[in-house]
Amino acid sequence: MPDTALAETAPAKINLHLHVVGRRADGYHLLDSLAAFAGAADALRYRPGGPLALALEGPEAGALAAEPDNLVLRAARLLAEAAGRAPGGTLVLEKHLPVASGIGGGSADAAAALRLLSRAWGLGWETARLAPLAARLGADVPVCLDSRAARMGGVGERLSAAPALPPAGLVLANPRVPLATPAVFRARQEMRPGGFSAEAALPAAWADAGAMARDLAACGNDLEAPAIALCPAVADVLAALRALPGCLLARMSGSGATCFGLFETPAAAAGAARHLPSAWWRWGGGFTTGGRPLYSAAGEPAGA
Ligand SMILES: C[C@@](CO)(OP(=O)(O)O)[C@H](O)COP(=O)(O)OP(=O)(O)OC[C@H]1O[C@@H](n2ccc(N)nc2=O)[C@H](O)[C@@H]1O
Ligand SMILES: Nc1ncnc2c1ncn2[C@@H]1O[C@H](COP(=O)(O)OP(=O)(O)O)[C@@H](O)[C@H]1O
Repeated sequence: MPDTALAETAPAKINLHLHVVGRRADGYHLLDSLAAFAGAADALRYRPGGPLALALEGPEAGALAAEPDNLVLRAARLLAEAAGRAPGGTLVLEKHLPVASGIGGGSADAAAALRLLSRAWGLGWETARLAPLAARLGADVPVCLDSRAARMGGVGERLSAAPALPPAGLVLANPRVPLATPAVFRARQEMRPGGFSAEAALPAAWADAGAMARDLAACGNDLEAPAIALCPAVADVLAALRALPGCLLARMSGSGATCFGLFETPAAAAGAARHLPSAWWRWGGGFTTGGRPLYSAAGEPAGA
């Protein structure tokens, strides 16, 4: 049994909508996005002793074998430097989330490393103290620190309250084509130079998945069309999700190529995911907050 004090989950981030609302002088894009977290996750463990090292395992580990500077190690070095200590110990990353796929797996791993090492090294640093380090590691890392649904502004670092999520299910599907985030932002710039969207209008809470899907349908993901131009398989994934019985809304997450479908309950989503092509990466379940399920498989509040 792993020592849970030395283990963390790194849940997938889903951008339920993503509007590009402007561009900074340095080229980074200003975003308005509702980010939520799924039950699909990587796992990170820590073994003290020895110099800093990373061991990779799990079904998606192969995609990272050639990665020269894993985000988990960058997070460890940055935290050690900020804390004025030497980095050390072995991080074991169990990789389940497809790499470069718009669900922030690397960002979630980096945030998990900050949380885990803050405990393991006896620093006890909370989110507020880790946030500036997170922002230096990537635009998506701050929201992954707490891994709870949040509205993202700025380039991703400005976080505010999200609408309360209803019992809803989520199918994730990826055609197994990696998409590099900078290439997708560049393609958007070429397709819509200077064209920006307004911020989305969202309520404080949704009573059910149907109401959530109706409001989200009035928003979009501004990176979806450029991602399809670079990777036409995204359109196939969206069509397959929309054809699943019970799918209320289908959209791409982040810069792709992973797409999500929204369902009434986690159980409905888990059942629907099995109908997608087995050559794709696919997952069905529910939303999580801080790594714990929000609702049971049948859609009852978790813990009720
Ligand atoms: C698009 C989003 C939406 O949540 O998700 P993913 O598709 O990566 O999951 C994020 O903004 C990605 O965040 P992250 O993957 O951490 O990006 P970073 O490493 O900071 O930046 C990678 C590159 O993406 C572009 N970039 C990123 C964020 C942003 N707000 N504007 C940008 O233009 C820049 O070209 C930057 O060099
Ligand atoms: N632990 C990690 N997991 C995934 N990608 C990583 C990791 N460390 C470094 N990377 C690099 O970060 C890039 C973006 O990864 P990822 O977070 O999976 O993309 P996205 O945010 O689009 O889902 C990858 O192409 C990879 O080169």
